[in-house]
Amino acid sequence: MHQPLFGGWIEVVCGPMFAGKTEEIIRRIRRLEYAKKNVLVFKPTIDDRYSSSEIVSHNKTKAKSININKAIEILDYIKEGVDAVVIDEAQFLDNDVIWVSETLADRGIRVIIGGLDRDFRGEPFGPMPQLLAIAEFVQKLTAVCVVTGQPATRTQRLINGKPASYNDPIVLVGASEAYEPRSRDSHEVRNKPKHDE
Ligand SMILES: Nc1ncnc2c1ncn2[C@@H]1O[C@H](COP(=O)(O)OP(=O)(O)O)[C@@H](O)[C@H]1O
Ligand SMILES: Cc1cn([C@H]2C[C@H](O)[C@@H](COP(=O)(O)O)O2)c(=O)[nH]c1=O
Ligand SMILES: [Zn+2]
Repeated sequence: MHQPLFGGWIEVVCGPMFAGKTEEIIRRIRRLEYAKKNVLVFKPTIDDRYSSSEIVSHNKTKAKSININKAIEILDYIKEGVDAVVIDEAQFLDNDVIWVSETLADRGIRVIIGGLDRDFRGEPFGPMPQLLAIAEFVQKLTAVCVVTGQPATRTQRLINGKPASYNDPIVLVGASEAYEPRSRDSHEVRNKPKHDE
């Protein structure tokens, strides 16, 4: 595999839905392209929301991507001369994405990861906590809360207009028909267990 002169690293862009994670990742991809770098973009197959062959932001900026079902599949695409690997919607991937990212960065590749830090319950989502821990660089973005107008750090899931229940399935691919960005004080989860005092 590619042995570059300079070290690689891991960057994570996280935050709630509508915070601009995908836009920010596409901005980084474009800059790498201007620099004539060889970039590979991946997303989990489950994310077929706007396109099955592109990462697409809520305001429809897009970049070509490769679908993967498991993180380890990324390694099949790594050939001599790959400069950067981008993974969007990393919250949906298995925990292998952690060592795969480390392996790529150790081999001199810039790894750019986008994903939700929290699920609709407000709890850490999939491999994101570990990815945040191992990353050299982290950008936590916020959206605008549709209730308070304050920075939104959480994602509200609404089912038939009502807050989803804590026990609902964690994975539900969707956009504004089921989700909206909310600040801490306006985020609601039905049946959420209370912590002991
Ligand atoms: N309440 C909101 N706050 C911020 N952006 C919003 C909001 N509702 C819709 N948007 C749109 O979402 C875009 C960000 O989309 P995207 O990059 O796909 O976000 P993410 O990947 O974090 O879900 C914004 O540029 C804006 O056009
Ligand atoms: C909060 C939450 C979200 N999802 C899904 C919904 C979307 O398909 C993606 C997030 O996409 P974005 O680029 O961040 O807008 O994740 C989910 O399955 N479960 C959740 O709890
Ligand atoms: Zn996104």
